[in-house]
Amino acid sequence: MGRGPIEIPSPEMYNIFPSILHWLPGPHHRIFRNFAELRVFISEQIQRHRQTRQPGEPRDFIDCFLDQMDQEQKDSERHFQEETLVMTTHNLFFGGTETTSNTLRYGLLILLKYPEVAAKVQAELDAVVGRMRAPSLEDRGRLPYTNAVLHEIQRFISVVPLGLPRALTPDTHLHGHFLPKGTFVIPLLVSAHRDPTQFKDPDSFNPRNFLNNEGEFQSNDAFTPFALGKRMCLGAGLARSEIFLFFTAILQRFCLLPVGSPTNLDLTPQCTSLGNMPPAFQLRLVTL
Ligand code: HEM
Repeated sequence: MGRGPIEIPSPEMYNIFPSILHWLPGPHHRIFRNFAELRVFISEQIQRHRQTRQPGEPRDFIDCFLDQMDQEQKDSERHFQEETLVMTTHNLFFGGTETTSNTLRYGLLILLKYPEVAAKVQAELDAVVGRMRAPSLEDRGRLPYTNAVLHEIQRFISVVPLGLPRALTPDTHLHGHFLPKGTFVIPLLVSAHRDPTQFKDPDSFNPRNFLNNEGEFQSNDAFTPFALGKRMCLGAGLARSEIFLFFTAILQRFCLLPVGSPTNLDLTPQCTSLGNMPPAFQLRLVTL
């Protein structure tokens, strides 16, 4: 058999045949081992919190959850249980690390490929923030070009191309199709980001997608890297702040230089299913 999907199982294969893949040998077992290790780590942290907490005086998410568990102790239909605490803590770790770090790595690669964009961001940072202090979140509104570049990076890479699976609560009609209650729906966020009716030349990287003719920042309803609605990304605000602060802090102080010619840099993602990851690349940072 060649290098087909059975030999190198992809996330799609796992979605379709979850139990079979547990039995097949292959590199995909590493993710299960890593998950099990993370689970042990989280259980140990919960134990440590139990030993050191003051009920009613939460220090963090785990303490808040334990407080809620105490309050629900006598409730026969309680939702705040140990297993839920382990998994929600796990989700915060998992959802909050790879997503943001992949966006940063991908963004740096894009700026290597388009040095003229990086130079314009640096000129704006120099004019608005200067070099005597670090950029802060209050500066975001005064940095329209930088803000547009960061939005365009998120649109262009669609680091999470699909939203999480959701189930319909009522029967629904959508564009002439009947979808009964309970139907699983997986929104294709990437399709909104590459919609030519919403973005000019959507397969190219162009910060003008988020600027009006006067050079002011302009949002777009089709920009949905964090999905939409009540269950949209819980960490969207934190992620946006992290992305802004990391990029601006780096670009304020360093010039990004590729190893080799920028024209040879390939922006094709390494994995397109659960997450778009940038290909491996080398980067030189030279003090400005
Ligand atoms: C660039 C960074 C990030 C991106 C692109 C991103 C994207 C997403 C997307 C698309 C969803 C699915 C929402 C849906 O289908 O309705 C999601 C869910 C979620 N994200 Fe993020 N995320 C990012 C960073 C973070 C961070 C920093 C955290 C937490 C510290 C986080 C925590 C979560 C959680 C807990 C959910 C599940 C929400 C729920 O089901 O109610 N994410 N994220």
